[in-house]
Amino acid sequence: MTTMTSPSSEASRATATPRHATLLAMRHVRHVYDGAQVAVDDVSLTVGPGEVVCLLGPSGCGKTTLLRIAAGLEALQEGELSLRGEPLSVPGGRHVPPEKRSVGLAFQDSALFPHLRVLENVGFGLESLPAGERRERAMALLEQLGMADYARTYPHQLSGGQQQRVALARALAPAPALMLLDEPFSSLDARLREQIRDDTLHVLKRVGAGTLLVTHDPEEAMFMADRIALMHDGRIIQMGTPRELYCEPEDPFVVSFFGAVNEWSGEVRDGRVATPVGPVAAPALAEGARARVMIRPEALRVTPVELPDDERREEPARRGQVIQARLLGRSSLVQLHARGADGSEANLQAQVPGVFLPEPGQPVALALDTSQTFVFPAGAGA
Ligand SMILES: Nc1ncnc2c1ncn2[C@@H]1O[C@H](COP(=O)(O)OP(=O)(O)OP(=O)(O)O)[C@@H](O)[C@H]1O
Repeated sequence: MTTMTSPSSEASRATATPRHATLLAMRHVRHVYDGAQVAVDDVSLTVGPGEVVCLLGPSGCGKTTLLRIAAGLEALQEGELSLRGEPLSVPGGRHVPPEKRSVGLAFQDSALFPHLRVLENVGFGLESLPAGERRERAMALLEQLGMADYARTYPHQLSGGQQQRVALARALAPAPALMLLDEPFSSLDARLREQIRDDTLHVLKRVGAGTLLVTHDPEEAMFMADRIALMHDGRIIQMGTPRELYCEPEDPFVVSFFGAVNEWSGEVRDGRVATPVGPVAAPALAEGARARVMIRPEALRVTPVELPDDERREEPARRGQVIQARLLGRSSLVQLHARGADGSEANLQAQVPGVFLPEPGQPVALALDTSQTFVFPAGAGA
């Protein structure tokens, strides 16, 4: 579905945005369906002018509900919601309807008007502009999204990906202050998705629209977002830049949401936790505390060694043996059996850039990139 609001000129937006460092603000928003199903629970977030914020999380965590509240498609039950400092909705009170919010919406199932050609679809929300200007603006957006050649085509003659581009152009046409995008690329195949999200990001940044984008795909969020809000069970578990979430996760859920990890639990001894690939520092945990260690597959450095040399030179704590290796494309996934100095044994996975396919049984030396190794108190997390 795509909804448009009355056009606001680029000039008026340019003068309006500097007065408010925050474009969209949601504070302590809570939403309950049917009086029982808590979909959003005490969520606060902001989107700045020109900023792309991704709502990321597993199915059912409340992303779409939050987006629909921002759009005005769902009433605000509890909390605060404002655009450029002006309340959009007051629980049980004033509610600015979607078409008056200066927001552009593009949802996964965005339907174009079947009886209108592509150019007319994109120009639909610009009826207040003179025909020439409307046409010019719609064409400019179609060009930016690589769809200018289809201006006179009807929607049913377009592929799904082409229709999504047109839907995005239509949502962007009135130059909304805020774009709300719900899984806009999810029905596309992998290569087309990459292309369209790249084009979309360029257009969003060029027009300077603040954007709240829903996705369940961590890679998409990393690519698109200036900041990511990672959600679980209606709550934001962590909000920050892609680098902060990936490199400074505050919760085990954040680590595991970005991909499979090797995990161990153990006790803190002398400020460290023993693992089959060597001790890991646990400075934030008390001596004797139970700890959960999470090691990303790319944190393991794997070097084939000759067994006799290895036995003489390598620390036994850093030894392993290849079970099998698989080429994933840009990287290789190596399944290993590791044996710790304390006699502990474990199977683990290493992800190595490029083609790295050691034979099963190959002895290897293992080193650990501690920047991709995380320690949490046992039992912590969402
Ligand atoms: N109209 C509704 N009536 C009742 N419950 C609903 C309704 N819409 C959503 N829910 C429930 O609210 C919770 C959050 O749903 P929501 O669609 O916001 O999650 P989501 O993160 O967007 O999920 P997905 O990625 O699958 O779209 C879910 O448990 C869902 O079943």
